[in-house]
Amino acid sequence: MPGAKGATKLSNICVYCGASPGNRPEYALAAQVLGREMTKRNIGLVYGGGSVGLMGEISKTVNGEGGRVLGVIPVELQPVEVSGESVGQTILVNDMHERKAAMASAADGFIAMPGGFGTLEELMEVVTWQQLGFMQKPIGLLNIEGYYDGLLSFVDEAISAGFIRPSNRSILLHSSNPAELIDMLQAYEPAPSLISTLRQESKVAMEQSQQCRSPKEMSTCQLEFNNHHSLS
Ligand SMILES: CC(C)=CCNc1ncnc2c1ncn2[C@@H]1O[C@H](COP(=O)(O)O)[C@@H](O)[C@H]1O
Repeated sequence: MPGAKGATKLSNICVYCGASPGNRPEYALAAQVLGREMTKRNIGLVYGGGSVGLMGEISKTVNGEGGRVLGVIPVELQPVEVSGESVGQTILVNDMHERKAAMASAADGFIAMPGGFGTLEELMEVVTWQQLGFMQKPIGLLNIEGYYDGLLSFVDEAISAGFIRPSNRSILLHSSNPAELIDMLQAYEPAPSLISTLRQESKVAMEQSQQCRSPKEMSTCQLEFNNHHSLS
């Protein structure tokens, strides 16, 4: 939806991408085009730190164009032999959980470029948060050379099979064109969260539910469960 009126202000985009370059030159080229487009629009980059693979391509491009770069890297991955030199600002964290939380909170939107398990894991985490309503930030796939066609077909299959709600398909925006994808992120209007939808559907007030909500209630529930378990 190029030129669409922006509903979301994007100061920083978190880009998830491969720690490998992939075996087609189009992937690295797309990382450079995306990095230039973000900088042109004064959108900073949040990424996983280091300079390996596509992560290196995009961070060096944004840095070279004079844009803002924030890398978030766990101490264990920081050594240059593991992840290469970082450019821009780097935050060191203790583990992958802290890293993902810091990346997500520093960004106003997310783009997944081609990548492997690491990229998929990071992507699916924010998709899940969005679906449940813990987060309302746009998420897009930069579908270079049809890299994500298989994932998009899988989502359709999961919808047909009744595991993903049709209204949640729109959580995953997608385009092969970086400028168009950023436009889509800016125009994004969040779908109703699953939590609020479920509450409406069931018409059961949360106050009346038997679920544990606070850590204190949680430990009481845990105790009850353990007692019950040891008695039976
Ligand atoms: C131990 C090892 C192979 C290190 C390579 N160097 C790395 N340096 C920094 N982040 C990384 C590295 N490897 C994977 N990641 C993380 O996993 C994601 C990419 O994994 P993948 O290539 O899609 O699956 C990145 O977004 C990053 O968060």
